[in-house]
Amino acid sequence: MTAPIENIMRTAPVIPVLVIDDIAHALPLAEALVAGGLKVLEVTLRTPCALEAIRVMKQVPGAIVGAGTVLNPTQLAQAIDAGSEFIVSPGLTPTLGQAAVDAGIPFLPGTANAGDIMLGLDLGLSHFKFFPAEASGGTAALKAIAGPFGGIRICPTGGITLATAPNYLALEPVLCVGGSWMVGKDVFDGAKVDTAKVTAAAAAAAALAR
Ligand SMILES: O=C(O)C(=O)C[C@H](O)[C@H](O)COP(=O)(O)O
Repeated sequence: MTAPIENIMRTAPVIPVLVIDDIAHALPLAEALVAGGLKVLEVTLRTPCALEAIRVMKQVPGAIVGAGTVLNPTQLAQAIDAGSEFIVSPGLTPTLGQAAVDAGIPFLPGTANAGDIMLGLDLGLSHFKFFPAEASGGTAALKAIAGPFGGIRICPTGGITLATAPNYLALEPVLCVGGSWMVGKDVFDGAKVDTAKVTAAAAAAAALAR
C-alpha cells in the first residue's frame, strides 16, 4: 500500500518536479536522481508521455513516484491507474480534494492562502504544497499563512533553488521543498541524459539539512 504523505515528505529534503518530454529520458533520469539520493519523484502531467513515464520510473529500485499537475478527478484516476504513489496539484478544489481523500492516496494539494488551507482542513487534510512559493511572498508569506494553523506541514514549491531551499527547510512546518532546478534543460541531448550531472545536482539537493 501507499505510504502516508508525511513519510513521503520526510524521505528526502527535496522533491524533484519533472517535466518529461521524451519517454527515453524517464528511466535514466529516475536512476540518476535516485542515485543522488532523491528518491521521491514528481512527474507532472504536463506532457503526453507523463503517465507512461510514471510507469517506467516505478521500475527503478527505491524510487517513490507520484504525479504532479493533477487538476481534476479524471486525471487523478489516470495517475492512480499508472501506479502513482502520491498526488500533487497546483491548487485545491473541493472536487479534486474529495476524490483524493476517497481514493485514500497520499495527496499534497497546492495552497497559496489561508482559505485554501481551510478548505483542505475541512477535507481532513493536513499536509500541503505552498505554491507558487517565491511569487507568493517566499518564506515571509509562508510563515504568516501557516501561523494560525498549528499542525499543518508544508512543501513549498515554485521558484526555489539550491541556494534558497535552506531558508524554507529551516521553517518548522516545512518537511521538504519541491523544485525543478536539479534537472536543467542542458542535461538533455536528444534522447540522451547527462546522468552524471543530474546525480551530482541531486546529491547536492539531498545533502540539504532540515
Ligand atoms: O505543475 C504543477 O503542478 C506545479 O505545481 C508547478 C511546479 O510545482 C512548479 O513548476 C515547479 O516549480 P519550479 O521549481 O519553479 O519549476
